[in-house]
Amino acid sequence: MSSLDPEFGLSLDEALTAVADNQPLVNSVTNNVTVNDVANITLHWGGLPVMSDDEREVADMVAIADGCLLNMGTVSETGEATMLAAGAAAGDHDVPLVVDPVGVGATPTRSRVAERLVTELDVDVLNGNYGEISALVGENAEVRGVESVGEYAEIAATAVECARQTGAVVVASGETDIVATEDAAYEVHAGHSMMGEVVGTGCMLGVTLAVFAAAIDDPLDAALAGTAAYGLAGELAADGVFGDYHGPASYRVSFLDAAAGLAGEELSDLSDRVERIEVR
Ligand SMILES: Nc1ncnc2c1ncn2[C@@H]1O[C@H](COP(=O)(O)OP(=O)(O)O)[C@@H](O)[C@H]1O
Ligand SMILES: Cc1ncsc1CCOP(=O)(O)O
Ligand SMILES: [Mg+2]
Repeated sequence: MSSLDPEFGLSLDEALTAVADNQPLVNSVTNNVTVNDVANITLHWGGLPVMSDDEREVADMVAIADGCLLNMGTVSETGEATMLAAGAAAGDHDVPLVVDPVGVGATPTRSRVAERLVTELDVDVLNGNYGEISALVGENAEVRGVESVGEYAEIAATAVECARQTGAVVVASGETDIVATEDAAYEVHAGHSMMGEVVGTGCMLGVTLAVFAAAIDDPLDAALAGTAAYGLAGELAADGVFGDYHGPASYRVSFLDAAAGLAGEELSDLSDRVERIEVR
């Protein structure tokens, strides 16, 4: 058992086992840039992917799902309505909901859509890069397209503020991932710089959080374990454990293989990777 926090309820191995045992069906309403990677990593963790994104059907699919991801990477007008319908169905059926407000702050449209998602829906976990999370709470942020640019020295406090404003567990991704609730913040020390060289690693983190939240009751436990597992997969891939790579394209393949094979590896205890930090 992790010595992390009294209320912290499970080890990394227990989290991976819960996913494999539950084989959660996760519906992703997501962007057309990384949709195939999002589907595949859902399967690699032990979940079942479905990408139902038509307004005529999505509420019925979410009703029978165990988890739901809304990723606004290429949000269209119909996509906005579909995400809201999917999120409302998740609330109606107590299906854990993860939102990735991709590119929020880059354009007024993205900021408006993101605001609707986090205010009109009951979001369990919110994941974005440092710039996106900062933009969401109205702080200075530079999001160029969908990439976070600039320095965010106070990102932990920003993530806590975001959790307070939205009621969600917030995962602010970057060189060091921050997981925050309205009254606690953790640094997750796992990952590798190669992950920042691949388009889709934020999107795949979002669906990873949806898979873990679908299999683990407490959203904070799910977010900490999912974020740590994800980073460890990134590290093992970078260490060549899942094959040599010669650049970001071949690294991406090793990373996907690492997610699929992580449960078979000797893993460090969560308390070695997750550190509670004080936030003013
Ligand atoms: N320099 C880095 N060092 C370690 N991990 C990183 C680095 N950059 C990104 N990551 C990891 O890659 C994943 C995606 O993060 P990020 O690039 O911030 O998201 P996005 O792709 O949405 O901008 C996260 O798990 C994050 O921890
Ligand atoms: C490049 C791009 N444009 C719209 S969605 C998308 C993919 C974003 O993926 P990630 O957030 O994982 O970098
Ligand atoms: Mg992203």
